[in-house]
Amino acid sequence: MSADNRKIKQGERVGLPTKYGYFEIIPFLEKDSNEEHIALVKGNFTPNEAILTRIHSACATGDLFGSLRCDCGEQLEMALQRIEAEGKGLLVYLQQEGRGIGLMNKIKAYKLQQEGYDTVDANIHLGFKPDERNYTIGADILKALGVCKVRLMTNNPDKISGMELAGITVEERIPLEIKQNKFNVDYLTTKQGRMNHLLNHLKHS
Ligand SMILES: Nc1nc2c(ncn2[C@@H]2O[C@H](COP(=O)(O)OP(=O)(O)OP(=O)(O)O)[C@@H](O)[C@H]2O)c(=O)[nH]1
Ligand SMILES: [Zn+2]
Repeated sequence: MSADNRKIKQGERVGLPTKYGYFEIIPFLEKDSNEEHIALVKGNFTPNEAILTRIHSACATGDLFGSLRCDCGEQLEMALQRIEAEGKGLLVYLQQEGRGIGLMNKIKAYKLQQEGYDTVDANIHLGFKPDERNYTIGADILKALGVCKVRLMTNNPDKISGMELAGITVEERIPLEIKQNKFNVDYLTTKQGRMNHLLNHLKHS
């Protein structure tokens, strides 16, 4: 099935040299929301191959500005470096800022965190679930690229089950743990303790 028959419209595919290596970029338009998601592809995929994949949720603070409050920016870099090292893989950049609550609300949540709420309770206080994401669009993008089986770079068990629920086989989980720092240790501790993230190297302060 072509991508245009689903909830997404696939854009052109062009080469994108980056500081991490050579990729191809393909934009995808989510028709209902008008959100533009991005796929970065390296190499040629053969049918039924388990592709090294990162499904990355947008984080303007971490990805663009190098914020140390979260692990997003470094995870993004690490994922691209790993794909480059293996010579083949896929990164899908989903516009799911703030775990799906948007930047305005994420920054409100940050303000609440300064008042003592953790990342889960801040979301709940604002009237949201701890995590508002779903992975249907991510899975649709994979299917449009002919990928139905992945080796997924993530520490989040909900992301694995979300992708499987959406019809993608997760053959292997590849940890994507960054070094903790004094600004993100509470955030990572909450992800581990309240969201079941698999953070095996985390040392509690
Ligand atoms: N609502 C909210 N979102 C946040 C906060 N900090 C980071 N985010 C968002 O969280 C998303 C990333 O989710 P994480 O839970 O850090 O990690 P993950 O993608 O589920 O798991 P990994 O695959 O292991 O990276 C991005 O969209 C960030 O913008 C926060 O304090 N509150
Ligand atoms: Zn982040």
